[in-house]
Amino acid sequence: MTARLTPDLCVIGAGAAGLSVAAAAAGFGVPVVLVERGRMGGECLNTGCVPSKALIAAARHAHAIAQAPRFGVDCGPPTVDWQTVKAHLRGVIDGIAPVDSAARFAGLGVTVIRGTARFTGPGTLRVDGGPEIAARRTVIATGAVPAIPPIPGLADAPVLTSETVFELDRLPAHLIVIGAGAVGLELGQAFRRLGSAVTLIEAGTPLAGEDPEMADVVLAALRREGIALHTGTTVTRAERHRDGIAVTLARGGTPAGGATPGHGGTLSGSHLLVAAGRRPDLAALELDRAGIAHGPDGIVVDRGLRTTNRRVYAIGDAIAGPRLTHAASHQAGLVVRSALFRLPVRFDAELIPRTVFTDPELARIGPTEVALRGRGVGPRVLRWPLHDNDRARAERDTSGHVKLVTTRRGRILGASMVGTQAGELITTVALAVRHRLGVRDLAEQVVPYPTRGEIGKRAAMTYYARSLTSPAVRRMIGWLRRLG
Ligand SMILES: Cc1cc2nc3c(=O)[nH]c(=O)nc-3n(C[C@H](O)[C@H](O)[C@H](O)COP(=O)(O)OP(=O)(O)OC[C@H]3O[C@@H](n4cnc5c(N)ncnc54)[C@H](O)[C@@H]3O)c2cc1C
Ligand SMILES: NC(=O)c1ccc[n+]([C@@H]2O[C@H](COP(=O)([O-])OP(=O)(O)OC[C@H]3O[C@@H](n4cnc5c(N)ncnc54)[C@H](O)[C@@H]3O)[C@@H](O)[C@H]2O)c1
Repeated sequence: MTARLTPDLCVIGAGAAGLSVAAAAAGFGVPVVLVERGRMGGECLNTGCVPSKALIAAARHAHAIAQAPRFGVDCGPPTVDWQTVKAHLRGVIDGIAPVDSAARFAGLGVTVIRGTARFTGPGTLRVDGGPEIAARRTVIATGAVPAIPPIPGLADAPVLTSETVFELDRLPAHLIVIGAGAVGLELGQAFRRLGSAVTLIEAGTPLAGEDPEMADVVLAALRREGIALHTGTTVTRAERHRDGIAVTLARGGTPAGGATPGHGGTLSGSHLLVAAGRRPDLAALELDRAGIAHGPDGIVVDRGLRTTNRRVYAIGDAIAGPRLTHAASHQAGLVVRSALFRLPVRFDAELIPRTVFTDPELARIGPTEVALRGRGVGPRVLRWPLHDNDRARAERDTSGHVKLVTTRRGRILGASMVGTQAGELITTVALAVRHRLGVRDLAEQVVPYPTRGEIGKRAAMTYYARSLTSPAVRRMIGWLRRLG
């Protein structure tokens, strides 16, 4: 291997963020070096979005079978073969893996180097045992790892994280989950539907950044399915137990409205999953040698995603902000525009839609009503419930609603949706928010009947409800009637 490489672009990390930068830059014919120390595809493909959504799909089938008698279809209680579920997960990952593979990227003209990258100076880095790389621009896309809270005994206990839970030998009899964020809720519901008992322990409020009114719909659904949810509760000790693991609980903080109150005592389970957030793992990069500032929440970047070293960008889970695959690939596009075309770019986290893939799903774009009120903005709030949607009624699946937040003049600032396929439905509103459209644009859409997509339009139409009964409008109609 050459002792020194001088590409235009060096990308560290071949996850969603790094692969998107490398593919786009290579597409423009730019010399790119891509360094990856682990599996190509990073977290999303191997231990994140892909296996979790494949697991959720399996669980949805089990749930549908259990619900089928309501529709006059009965094939008995579902049985779950965990090894076949795992084979399904593996099959989905293997099907997508070629798109993220070193072979594909080599074919695109990217030089892929396997190993750990570390900076040796402001403009240079080295891959262990490999060449020195002096790139015109560098993009750090090194992701994050599961955060393990400093709970006494946890380090010595058999703990699962998102990196290991999909490899379990058997379905957990009782899965205890620390953390009721996206990972805890999605995986908790999936394992419950596949037959495990599930207990979620949340120190604060589940889905804290979401609209509480929407989050409550999700949490109520999970409880109805038999998940035990302890909020405002912390784990003070964890230890190996004869048949699994035991945790000591303590009240801490205030339980969220409607939640089971936090309680003390101990709880035993067959498995313990830690889903308490993620933290960037930056030690190996030796960022200080390159003058790149960083903190506990990641590498410090400006709105254009540049680090404190102007020739180095950082994107994806390695920086603070929405830690989502589509946020990472959007940031990748911005960096390519900035690094290759020297165009000014600005990352706006509020334009990133997000979906929690529970059933019902919770999806959002833009700020919540609570966040807007906290900024002193008094938005108009427009709602439409799924129980007034004919498709949802036909499917006997009417839990949830849409909530649009607009300016007084009707410009759409954001939306939250809870219900089946909310993640699909949010895309229309995301387009509206991005292009600063108004309720009129949504209200004038022609939407196929019967679809759940009608709820966005119906919510937007409520903006005009008052004008239907306004005396001025009535007078105008009366006046026009006289014209014949
Ligand atoms: C269970 C779970 C489910 C999820 N579901 C969703 C979802 O449905 N939708 C969604 O949008 N997001 C989801 N996410 C989040 C999503 O997976 C991440 O936001 C995304 O994968 C981050 O991509 P990244 O490229 O920034 O980081 P990563 O994918 O972590 O890639 C970073 C890569 O850098 C490599 N690396 C690190 N340090 C070095 C070094 N010094 N030298 C060389 N290589 C290095 C690592 O090996 C890794 O491969 C989920 C996460 C989890 C855990
Ligand atoms: N659908 C999706 O887009 C999706 C799905 C899964 C994960 N993700 C991403 O992956 C990342 C990790 O997800 P996550 O759910 O692990 O993190 P998270 O930050 O979303 O949630 C972690 C939860 O754990 C709680 N917690 C932290 N320490 C605790 C402790 N000691 N005891 C009890 N509770 C504790 C927090 O209060 C929080 O509610 C997030 O950035 C998320 O956006 C996204």
